[in-house]
Amino acid sequence: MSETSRSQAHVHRESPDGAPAPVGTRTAGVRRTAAGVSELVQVALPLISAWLPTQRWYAGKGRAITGLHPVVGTPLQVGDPALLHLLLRVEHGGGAAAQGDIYQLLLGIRSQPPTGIGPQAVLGRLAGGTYDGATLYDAVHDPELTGRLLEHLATGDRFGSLSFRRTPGSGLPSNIPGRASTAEQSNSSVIYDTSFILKLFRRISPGTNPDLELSLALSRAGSTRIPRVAAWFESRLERSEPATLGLLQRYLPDAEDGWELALDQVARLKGDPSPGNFAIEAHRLGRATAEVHRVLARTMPTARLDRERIELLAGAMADRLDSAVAAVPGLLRYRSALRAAFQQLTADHLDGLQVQRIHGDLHLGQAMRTPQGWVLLDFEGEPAKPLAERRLPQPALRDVAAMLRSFDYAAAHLLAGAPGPDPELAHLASAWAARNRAAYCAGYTAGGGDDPTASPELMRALEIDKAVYEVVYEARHRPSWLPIPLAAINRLALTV
Ligand SMILES: Nc1ncnc2c1ncn2[C@@H]1O[C@H](COP(=O)(O)OP(=O)(O)O)[C@@H](O)[C@H]1O
Ligand SMILES: O=P(O)(O)O[C@H]1O[C@H](CO)[C@@H](O[C@H]2O[C@H](CO)[C@@H](O)[C@H](O)[C@H]2O)[C@H](O)[C@H]1O
Repeated sequence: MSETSRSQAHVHRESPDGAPAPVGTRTAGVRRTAAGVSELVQVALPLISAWLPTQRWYAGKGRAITGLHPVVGTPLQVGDPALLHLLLRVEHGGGAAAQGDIYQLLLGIRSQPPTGIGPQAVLGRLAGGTYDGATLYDAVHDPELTGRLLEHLATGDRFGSLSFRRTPGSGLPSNIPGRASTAEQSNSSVIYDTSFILKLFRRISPGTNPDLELSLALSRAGSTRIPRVAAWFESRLERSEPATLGLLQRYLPDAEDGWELALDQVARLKGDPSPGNFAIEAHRLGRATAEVHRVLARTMPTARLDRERIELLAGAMADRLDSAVAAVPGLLRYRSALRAAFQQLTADHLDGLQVQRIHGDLHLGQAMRTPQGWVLLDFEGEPAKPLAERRLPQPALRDVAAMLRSFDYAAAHLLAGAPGPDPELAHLASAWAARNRAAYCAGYTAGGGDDPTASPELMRALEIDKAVYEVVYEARHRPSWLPIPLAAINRLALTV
């Protein structure tokens, strides 16, 4: 726990937007000694190692844990309840081949478990140390303790290497208890009232998370296509650059999830001759995507790809396909057709193709319809890719291709739920997908984006690349959904 000793008693104030402020000191109730934190962590580790693999966001499922190493432990509150912020390296494998992931844990400790907390959130009873007999639990589910976190964000506190930073004019209240979000997600979120939502990133990499980086760039440019960034917090990990740990944004209380809206429409296709016109929404969503791309191209680095870099782009797609074939052998029979589609990129006079920062994992579930129009969420990129790769500029049409896949998913999801083959339903579903895909592309072009229909080879390669990612994602997380991207691969392999 190398950093722990510096995390006590000294609370540094940050001025708005993270500009350095004169360092002050106050105790803020954080008085536990470094030895106290070490002792607490040691007592907690057996409970943590049993609980971690049961969490949805834990990436090491199925691999034995060979080591648990605290990286930074910061007591944010002592007493009853106590709050411990912990960054923990989890190792798999032994010797030189050991691999590790760092996770963020927010641990609550109370003599009695908080009322209403579910069993999934309880790690167990501590045996030994200062808190002997107290309950250790996931503090994301404790409104009082998550309220404390909002206070730190509002005041811009600093504890050792843990810095809370707020954006100017964010008007952050304190004294609001937080409630854990129940949304299906890769991280954990806490909602404050109807005003703010704090995402706590669970798997932590050194460096700025693209979700913060891009949301901040869009917020600063005044874009209304994302929920405005109000604050964030970060920490140094060992000797590397600060890692983003949490992102506080405006909450959209009246928003409807694009995926739910699409499923609702698709479900009413049969038997309802006029089940609403989602294509109008798809068109608007295309415009919103183009708007976001335009701001990102204006405010963040862009580049043009020469022939050599187009070959690298195609080569990376082929490499991802090969790894996917190794993981899901059912892909093998499509390999040569799909490789030929990637190869086509180098023959397609794409030299000079512009690349820029993009969303990176766009789908209907990341789009929220609000009374003011579509808003995009979660600019983290594909969670399976290393952070450095997710931050690379890409063709903007990669996001468009990803969203096209999502229309296909919504239609295929309906068919997957049907009791048996239903040719009429299959026809209706595929017409729904085609109509909405076309409307989305038209909206994207009308919004100032490059016309996707003018680059069919590029779009085909990008769609294949996404579907290959989805095959691996579904095989790993939702095997019963695997037929959805596999059907798309089958179709895309046949299209020339
Ligand atoms: N600003 C917001 N306003 C309302 N709901 C939100 C907001 N941000 C996220 N959500 C809800 O939380 C869900 C998960 O958010 P997301 O950023 O995708 O998390 P993760 O990266 O953990 O998957 C979203 O699908 C949405 O339902
Ligand atoms: O939302 P996340 O950032 O966690 O993204 C991952 O999970 C998505 C599913 O929740 C997954 O998206 C795939 O399934 C969607 C339907 O559930 C579909 O609309 C998308 O088109 C499809 O890619 C996403 O790929 C994954 O990274």
